[in-house]
Amino acid sequence: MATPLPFVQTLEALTSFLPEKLKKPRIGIVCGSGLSGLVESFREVVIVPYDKLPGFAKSTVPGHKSALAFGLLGAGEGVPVVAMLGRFHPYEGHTFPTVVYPIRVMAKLGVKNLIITNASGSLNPAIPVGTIVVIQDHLALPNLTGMNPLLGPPTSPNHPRFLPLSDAYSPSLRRLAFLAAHRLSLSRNALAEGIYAWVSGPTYETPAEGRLLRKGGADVVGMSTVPEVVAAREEGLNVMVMSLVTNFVVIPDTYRSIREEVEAELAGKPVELPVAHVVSHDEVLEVGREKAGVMKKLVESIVELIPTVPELH
Ligand SMILES: O=P(O)(O)O[C@@H]1C[C@H](O)[C@@H](CO)O1
Ligand code: HPA
Repeated sequence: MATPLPFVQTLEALTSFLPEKLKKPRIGIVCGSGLSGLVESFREVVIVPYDKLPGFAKSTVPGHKSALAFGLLGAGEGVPVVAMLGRFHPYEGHTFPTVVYPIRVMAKLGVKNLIITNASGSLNPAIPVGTIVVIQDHLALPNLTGMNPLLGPPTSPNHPRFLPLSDAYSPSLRRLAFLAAHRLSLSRNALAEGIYAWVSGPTYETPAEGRLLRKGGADVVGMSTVPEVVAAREEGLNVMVMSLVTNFVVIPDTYRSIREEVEAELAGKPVELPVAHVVSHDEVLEVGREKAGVMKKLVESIVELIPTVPELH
């Protein structure tokens, strides 16, 4: 029997920390690796550490804090929003109910629209490092092979047993990303559209794995987000995802042949060894820092635009 989730206690704790005007955020934001600086645009901020909230775990990944930030975002009076400064990944050892617990809490607070950000590796040569990819769809091998976040008894009797995901990424919200980019006079290349492959991590992909995902139609790959999207859709939220490309996944057309190198060496021919790029989380965080400003402006602009779209109310 699964342990019941402590929603009542979490909501009571939150109520005790928040002033009236921040108690009912309408928009939720998830800050990806190195992107917690999104909160710098918030006004009247209240930061609630995860360790003050029953049911919340601690994020153990560098570049992820462990707190919810409540505040007002955007011009004029501002829109009440809540942001996760740090997320939970299954590879940290967190269970799926824990990974998606903050999303379910956001839904219970009244959030209707969720903007998720993450860092990812590019599988598509036309999508360079630094691009922000507005996600159209996902390819989640774990979901198809027994690591689906909704395995087990439903969290609520109101949730459908069989959740459709053909419309997971809201066209209305995605539209706002491109309108916001236009408002901010970003170059056309700053934003792309594409498909996110979710892998469990914590290993980065081998070239063969990268090639498989690319052949399967994915443009970028990452280790988060999909469980959050699935839970958010189950909770009835509109979802959009912006993925910051922090590195290329190495997918060579051919492998270097060690046999040929040895044969050349034995024949006394000079051998030039290729220098392969090896991805690191430091590199991921560095690109996150470089692009945090653009991501922050985009999120703020999208938040300002959401109230103008009737179907997002
Ligand atoms: O939490 P996100 O998806 O933004 O972070 C990515 C995936 C891994 O957690 C980490 C790998 O560098 O960055
Ligand atoms: N692979 C998986 N997750 C990632 C990557 C990557 O190359 N870059 C950032 N997160």
